[in-house]
Amino acid sequence: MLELSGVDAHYGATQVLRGIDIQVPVSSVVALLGPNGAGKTTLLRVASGLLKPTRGRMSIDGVDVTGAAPHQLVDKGLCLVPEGRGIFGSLTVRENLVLCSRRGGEKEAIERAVDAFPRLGERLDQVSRTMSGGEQQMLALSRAYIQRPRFVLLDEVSMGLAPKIVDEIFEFLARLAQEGTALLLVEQYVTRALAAADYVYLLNRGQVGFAGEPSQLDADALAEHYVGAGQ
Ligand SMILES: Nc1ncnc2c1ncn2[C@@H]1O[C@H](COP(=O)(O)OP(=O)(O)OP(=O)(O)O)[C@@H](O)[C@H]1O
Repeated sequence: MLELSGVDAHYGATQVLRGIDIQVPVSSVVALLGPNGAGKTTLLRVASGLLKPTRGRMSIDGVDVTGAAPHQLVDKGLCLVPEGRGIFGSLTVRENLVLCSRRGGEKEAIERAVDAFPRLGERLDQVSRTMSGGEQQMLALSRAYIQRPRFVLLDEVSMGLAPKIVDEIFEFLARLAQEGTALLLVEQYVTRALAAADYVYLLNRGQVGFAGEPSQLDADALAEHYVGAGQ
């Protein structure tokens, strides 16, 4: 389990997260929702070690990892798929996959990626920035997948993609969770996130405003969190 307790985070003097308590159990899909500027991306940055919390604690399976560097968290099985995807646009699909595979494991890594998203198999030698947005997102997800992570943090994976592609991506995420990976999903597409999630946190102005199962969150409560955010 990945756990953040009592986490505060700042950018300079500005406090962005306040007393965040979040748990991401193994094999679960946890959705992190909330209006623009609520602090969702910042929370993923803290959880992946890119931003140090100013207060609070983070642990993986009960082991304290507060303040650990990103590569140390990667070693512990954590993987971030950032907004904007984090792929190397000037490299081919194959090169992008090889770069995140183990030495000697390149062939297996490519096979695993193509198994997850067959259409990548038709595009292995294509320069990745020339692919469609959906294909680039598939490449980003398969880069995470071939590393067999235990926890995947996903920032807005459905952003700007056609509904059919989003379906395919959410099917893949469900499969990832079934295989035992825990997912922390930041998503603007609320309905889809709620359909996929076992547990939901709603962030509002840097605080957790709601934590519970999707079925506990009715339309009124959702509207209150989004509209009441004072944007
Ligand atoms: N590098 C930064 N320096 C200073 N302030 C920042 C920085 N990054 C984000 N912020 C501020 O922190 C707050 C939270 O931003 P964050 O990106 O975490 O929100 P979010 O919930 O992910 O929003 P969105 O849904 O719009 O992506 C915002 O007020 C934002 O302006």
